[in-house]
Amino acid sequence: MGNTTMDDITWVTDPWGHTTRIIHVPCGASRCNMYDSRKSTSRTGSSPSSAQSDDGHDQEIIEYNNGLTLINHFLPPEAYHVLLETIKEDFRELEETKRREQSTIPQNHDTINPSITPKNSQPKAKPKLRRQAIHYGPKYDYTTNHACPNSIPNPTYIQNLIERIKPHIRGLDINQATIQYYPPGSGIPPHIDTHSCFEDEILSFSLGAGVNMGFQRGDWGTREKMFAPRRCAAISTSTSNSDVAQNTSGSNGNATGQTTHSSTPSTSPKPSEPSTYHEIHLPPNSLCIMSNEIRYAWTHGIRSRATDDGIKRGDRYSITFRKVDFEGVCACQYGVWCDSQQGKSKD
Ligand SMILES: O=C(O)CCC(=O)C(=O)O
Ligand SMILES: [Fe+2]
Repeated sequence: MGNTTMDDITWVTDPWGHTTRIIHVPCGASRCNMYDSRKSTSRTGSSPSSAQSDDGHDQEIIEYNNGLTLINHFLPPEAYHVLLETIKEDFRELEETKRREQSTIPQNHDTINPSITPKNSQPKAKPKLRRQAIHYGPKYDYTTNHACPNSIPNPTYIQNLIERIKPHIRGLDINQATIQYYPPGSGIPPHIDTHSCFEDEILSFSLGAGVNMGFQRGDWGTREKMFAPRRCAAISTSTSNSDVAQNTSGSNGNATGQTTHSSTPSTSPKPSEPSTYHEIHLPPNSLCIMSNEIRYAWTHGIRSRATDDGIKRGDRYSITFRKVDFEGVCACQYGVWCDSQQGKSKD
């Protein structure tokens, strides 16, 4: 069992120190695990070769001391563009289904007859665009804080991507994929994906526009928010495989199938302690793998804002991959944020 008091936690020194290497992925080799490590650099990083040839493509792998790995140029460009179009099509279909469902709901006469709109009424503020999610594989149930079955399995194109990911994970048997659409300006509140029901690494593949993801070491405030009674129950009722996710910065809610949230940033550090908040840019066609300290003891989230480093945000899509374990019990070294070790995993 791990540490259940903050003072007992041993944090890695220099969490954002990293090594960078380039590996060459031969054409068609991703699925048969034939990787050829071509170059290795240390700490300072290096630019990946942009040369593309019939022989395959280069990935840039950045490994941070805290357990975060970022793989840039993950897919060959052609495969990446096909995947992006497939996902856009999934969301177009989702919109179409919603539109059809809406059109069968009887309209309130008042809302469609402008002649009876009260005089002097203010024009309604444009609704904020919200993050949307499509779920494949087991879902997270916010009433039990645990995973529940979902009859919609991973489609083939997701399964193919999982095959390409396998060489980068330590045998994690991914059985859940959550595809999310982030309209420009939207985000996801900081959270630690619940320990007990998701095994080991949590992965996120980015498509469309890049975005900055913020990371912050967990603290006591994070823990309090994580284990506040039934904070997510109100958004747990959907049984379909799609949801509009909660998107209020600092809210505890999230419909992507996980999690435990805190406000942004999670809590103020004591006056003598500098904030550990740190942002990493996730470019399109990058795979972000969270393991060890960053997975179990740091929050991750995306702030709702229009720009990152002065660059306007665009439409972003992500696919979160996880291994759901219905009977999971976590024995990590970060007991402060661990639902199993805090006796919070099941009611
Ligand atoms: O969109 C992302 O890259 C991350 C999403 C996430 O953190 C989650 O689904 O738990
Ligand atoms: Fe997450």
